[in-house]
Amino acid sequence: MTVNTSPAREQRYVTLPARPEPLRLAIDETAVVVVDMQNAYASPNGYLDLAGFDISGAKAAITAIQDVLDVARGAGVPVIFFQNGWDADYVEAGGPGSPNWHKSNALKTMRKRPELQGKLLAKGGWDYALVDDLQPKPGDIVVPKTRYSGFFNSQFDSILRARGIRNLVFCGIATNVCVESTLRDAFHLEYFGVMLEDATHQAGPDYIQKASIFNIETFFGWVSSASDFRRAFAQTEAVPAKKDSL
Ligand SMILES: NC(=O)N/C=C\C(=O)O
Repeated sequence: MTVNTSPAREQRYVTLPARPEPLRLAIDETAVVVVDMQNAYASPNGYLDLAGFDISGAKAAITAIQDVLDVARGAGVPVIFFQNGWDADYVEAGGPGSPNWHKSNALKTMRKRPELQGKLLAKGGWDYALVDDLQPKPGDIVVPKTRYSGFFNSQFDSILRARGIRNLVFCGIATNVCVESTLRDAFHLEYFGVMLEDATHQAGPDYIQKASIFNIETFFGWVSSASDFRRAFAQTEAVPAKKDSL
């Protein structure tokens, strides 16, 4: 038996312009992570909108992410979607013994407006669904999650380790909550995290987007853009894996 620890092919690299410095990435050790591009976060009448957050930047983020995913799929870079939410009875959300019950603005909004009970972030509902413009394609991976960080109580880390992924390119909503939480956990688990700033949108005022960008480029990872991702990855060709040789 050959243990497949690394693909039997020459490593392909790109240099991604980024702050605070460009990143040289092994393409076969890189994945694109699309955080929570659900109606809840990106559509009018979804949870964030109903809870009073400004989602006007979501459309531009969707367009940028579409472009990133086209390039990623063309280059053979795995695409991983997170989908945030809970079972229809909200058992996974935790009860009053969980900080999530107290801090989740979705749960708080439903407590304030009982007519919304059962609608926000409930599996199987419209709010939980990924937006129509960013539907997974064959080969993409969808990872459900129940807390802000995609690493927590999910299959994410196992999926990455089984594929030898070391570099994570983040886009999605919200920059300052689930994107930043997951990128921070990635740092602590020895993954290299880079966020494409124009393919994200924040939950809160503009300054919070800037604060996240500062945090990421100063402490936890790197910041780049969708157009730089396109320029860096568009020239690469997907190479079929060769048969292992002994
Ligand atoms: N996807 C996110 O960043 N979510 C932010 C807030 C929430 O889920 O309540």
